Amino acid sequence: MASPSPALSLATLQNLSPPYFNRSVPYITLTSHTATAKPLFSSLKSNLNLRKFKCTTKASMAEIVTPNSKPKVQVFDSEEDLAVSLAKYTADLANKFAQLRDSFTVVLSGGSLVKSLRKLVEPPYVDSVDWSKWHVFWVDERVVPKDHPDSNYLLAYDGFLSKVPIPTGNVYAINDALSAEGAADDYETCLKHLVKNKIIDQSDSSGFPKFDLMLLGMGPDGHVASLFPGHPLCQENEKWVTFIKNSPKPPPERISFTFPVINSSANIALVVAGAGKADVVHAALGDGSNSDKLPVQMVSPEGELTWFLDEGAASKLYA
Ligand SMILES: O=C1O[C@H](COP(=O)(O)O)[C@@H](O)[C@H](O)[C@H]1O
Repeated sequence: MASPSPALSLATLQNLSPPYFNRSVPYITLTSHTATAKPLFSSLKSNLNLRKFKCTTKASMAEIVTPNSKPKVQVFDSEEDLAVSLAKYTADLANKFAQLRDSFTVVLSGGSLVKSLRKLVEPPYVDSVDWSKWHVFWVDERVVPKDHPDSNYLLAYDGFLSKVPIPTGNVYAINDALSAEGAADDYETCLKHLVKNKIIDQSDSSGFPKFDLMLLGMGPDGHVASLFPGHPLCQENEKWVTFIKNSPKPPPERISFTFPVINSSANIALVVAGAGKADVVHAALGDGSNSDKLPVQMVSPEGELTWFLDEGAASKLYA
């Protein structure tokens, strides 16, 4: 097939056959990563806004696959559509890993992420997922009692864990009786034990634990987990779990997975909703003109990185 010119009209684009567009899925996928597709991709970005992508049947989402297919960025019409797709994505991975390794290791964030998981505790997933295979961890936790309003565990318990039959022994909360330093060491010891017992996979290349799925949120300053912009903890490359006593966002004492652990993951979903985060999404995924890398820009897993954005969060991407 002849290479499409970068000046193609939308009507022509819709009639392209694979590999350019895969029309068997309910959204548009730019499937070719070859040099010939690059000008087409640039043209799409500059000439069409995301709404125009919705001309295909059932499209409520535009999917953009960047040339090296990393990261994959998915933009949804609404946070509701985002939550529906996130539930399917998570359930599909849970089924895949339960069959592959007889366990599914999933890492949660705190904050708004838990609300975006709400469709997972509804039919069909609440009944169809094999919750007995799930092992649940936290990418970061505030050093507060588990019943404290700032606790990421409490947030996840109220919004998710209390609604599904995951065995309590498979839910790995931090030890809230310890100091920040002690809790980080204790959590790292727990992870090492689970890697030894092959509950958690291990990366062949890095030697760090390799979680099946990390569900990451992002703060309006570009922080992920409890790794904040400009903080030396972003450079930690030996420890699995670290601690912070001067978090710029309260509460000040927290523990956090380090970037080598985050980046050894098999799958990472970066879930961001709301126009309040549009500037930082633009900085993270835009033209790369910001000189200092934001923590979110340091997320680069061995496996697959998929962004889940609602229209508000993506609103400055294609302006
Ligand atoms: O403090 C935290 O903030 C981030 C982002 O939270 P969000 O409410 O803006 O989505 C969260 O991912 C992290 O787990 C949490 O400890």
